[in-house]
Amino acid sequence: MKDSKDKISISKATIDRLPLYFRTLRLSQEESMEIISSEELGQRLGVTPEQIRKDLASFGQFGKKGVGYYVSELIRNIGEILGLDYNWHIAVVGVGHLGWALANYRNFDSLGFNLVAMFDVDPNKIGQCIKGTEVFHLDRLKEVMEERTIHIGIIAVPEMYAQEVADQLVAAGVRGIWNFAPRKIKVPEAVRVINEDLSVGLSSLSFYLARQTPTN
Ligand SMILES: NC(=O)c1ccc[n+]([C@@H]2O[C@H](COP(=O)([O-])OP(=O)(O)OC[C@H]3O[C@@H](n4cnc5c(N)ncnc54)[C@H](O)[C@@H]3O)[C@@H](O)[C@H]2O)c1
Repeated sequence: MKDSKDKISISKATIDRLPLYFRTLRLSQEESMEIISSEELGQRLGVTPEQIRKDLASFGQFGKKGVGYYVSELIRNIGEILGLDYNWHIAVVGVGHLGWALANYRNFDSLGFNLVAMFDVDPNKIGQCIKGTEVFHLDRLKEVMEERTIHIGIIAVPEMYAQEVADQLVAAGVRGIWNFAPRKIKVPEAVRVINEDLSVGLSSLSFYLARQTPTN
């Protein structure tokens, strides 16, 4: 396998498809599949086999011609490419409707994401626990983040506080931010931000539905 962690020339579209391959392979493994062809993987994902072969070839030589991919080996390889072999420490800031749901989401653990702290400003929430992880007051963010070596911060606070929370996360040494607030945040170049805007997905769906002949 090429040293994919240092590669920056791979297209975003390829990188965005890798988690889909990873998830589908894990489901295939649950179905006791040991080998999968690019045709079968493609069918399950709605991606052409050529695209899958091309995407994977960006990272190295996987699978055997005429046989297919060994499912567990490919899961391990893609997991390494995605950095999922690392034990990431994550923190949620804003334990409201969304923050609470994210903190309760069990699949993060199985991907190697460890929720190690949560932060809020609401006195009623401080000291509460989700799956054994405590909610701290925002004032303690830097101290707790440094003590627990938190790599990723999830922003789930109201929009108007998103930037100040981002600044605090950056000052505490966070390496990546998953921002759910519908506001672009500014961070130094070294910090990666993924903005998650659920309304974008819904609006795209609306675009397609609006062009279909109504059925009722
Ligand atoms: N609820 C959803 O389905 C959803 C979906 C997509 C995006 N979002 C976005 O996620 C964010 C949170 O949404 P929500 O519905 O969970 O809101 P919410 O009001 O239920 O929760 C917000 C939480 O943030 C806390 N908070 C406020 N200021 C804070 C600060 N400075 N530091 C730390 N905590 C602070 C509040 O005490 C509260 O617990 C919003 O920006 C919203 O637009 C929500």
